[in-house]
Amino acid sequence: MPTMLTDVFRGHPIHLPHSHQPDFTSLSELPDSYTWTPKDDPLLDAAPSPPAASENIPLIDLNHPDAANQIGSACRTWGAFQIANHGVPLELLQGIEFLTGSLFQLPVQRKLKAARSDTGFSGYGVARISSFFNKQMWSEGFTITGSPLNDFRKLWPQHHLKNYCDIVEEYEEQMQTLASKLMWLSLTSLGVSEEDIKWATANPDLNWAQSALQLNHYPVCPEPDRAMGLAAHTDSTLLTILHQNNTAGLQVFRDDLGWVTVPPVPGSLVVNVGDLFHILSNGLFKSVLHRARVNQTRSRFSVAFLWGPQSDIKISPVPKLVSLVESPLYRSVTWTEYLRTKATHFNEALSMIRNHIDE
Ligand SMILES: C=C1C[C@]23C[C@@]1(O)CC[C@H]2[C@@]12CCC[C@@](C)(C(=O)O1)[C@H]2[C@@H]3C(=O)O
Ligand SMILES: O=C(O)CCC(=O)C(=O)O
Ligand SMILES: [Fe+2]
Repeated sequence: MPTMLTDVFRGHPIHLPHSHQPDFTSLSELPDSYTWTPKDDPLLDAAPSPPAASENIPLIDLNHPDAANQIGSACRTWGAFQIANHGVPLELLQGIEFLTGSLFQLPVQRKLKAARSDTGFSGYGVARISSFFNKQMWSEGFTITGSPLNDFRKLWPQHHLKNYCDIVEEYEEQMQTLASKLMWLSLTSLGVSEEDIKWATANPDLNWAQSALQLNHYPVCPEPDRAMGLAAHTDSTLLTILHQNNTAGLQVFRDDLGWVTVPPVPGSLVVNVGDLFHILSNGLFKSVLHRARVNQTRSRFSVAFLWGPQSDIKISPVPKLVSLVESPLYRSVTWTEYLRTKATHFNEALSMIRNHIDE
């Protein structure tokens, strides 16, 4: 039996130093523990000079006949793109947004009843990456994998549960199908076919994949320019599909441009390449560094669908993408191994599994 995501941190506790949420609404000034300076994050103010405001991640119409190549190109240059005509019903996007809003609106004491434990995977808490930073992030999160029933029971009375669980399950199903489609479109653009990756059948059955949902809330902030919603990170996934409400905050990093804000486009979804897809593509696809900023007047919600392979699957560069004269850039790794490496080494995780070729 492969390790399920629920068991990834069992025996590998992640102790978060500031796991107590303040009541954000009661703070009219930014406390020092939430004030970020370039000392806390060297890329904090990285910006282009002069600003190249017109550059942005592409918005790709999945019905376009050239969608595969457009996606491939976005994965190579940005590691991120937005999609329209993705087939996920608008009511479902509205449903998951409503659920997310209702969850974070609950009193802190209620949310803490479903707090994520040090060895647990699901539940309420601060961002898992908090322990790598001296300052606290202006956000709260809720992680779900599989059925949310056990956690939702701690939050809501019986009569809400079926409706909320149905929304999550339907959302997970739709996202699975979409994620697989996107993976195959991008691989096709590299000339990689099902023959080349036996474990990742394009079959919609998808029992080789698993996923988590990360609900994020970034409350209104008295001094947004000095606060950080979610610090710069890459995702450990193959792909992440993000729904954001109609409030900007997500930014992606490009070496030549600095931080670029991803504008919310109603009804569209943001997709980003994660570390495992970077490995699989032998470094051709960029695992994009991203972060979330906060806002002085509008609270922001996002729902990240984090998608990867079952834990007995070893991910390594597709042989077709490795030149005959060179070794693969990375050694093979399972998602479980990678999540644990990431939990202890954070943004160094990728370089830790890189093959270093002796000269
Ligand atoms: C499957 C996972 C990816 C994730 C860690 C997690 O166990 C569940 C939450 C995910 C998330 C979301 C916010 C950013 C991130 C780096 C984090 O701390 O928790 C990602 C993790 C990841 O992709 O490594
Ligand atoms: O809220 C956002 O825009 C980003 C969320 C994110 O990066 C994550 O959950 O991994
Ligand atoms: Fe992320």
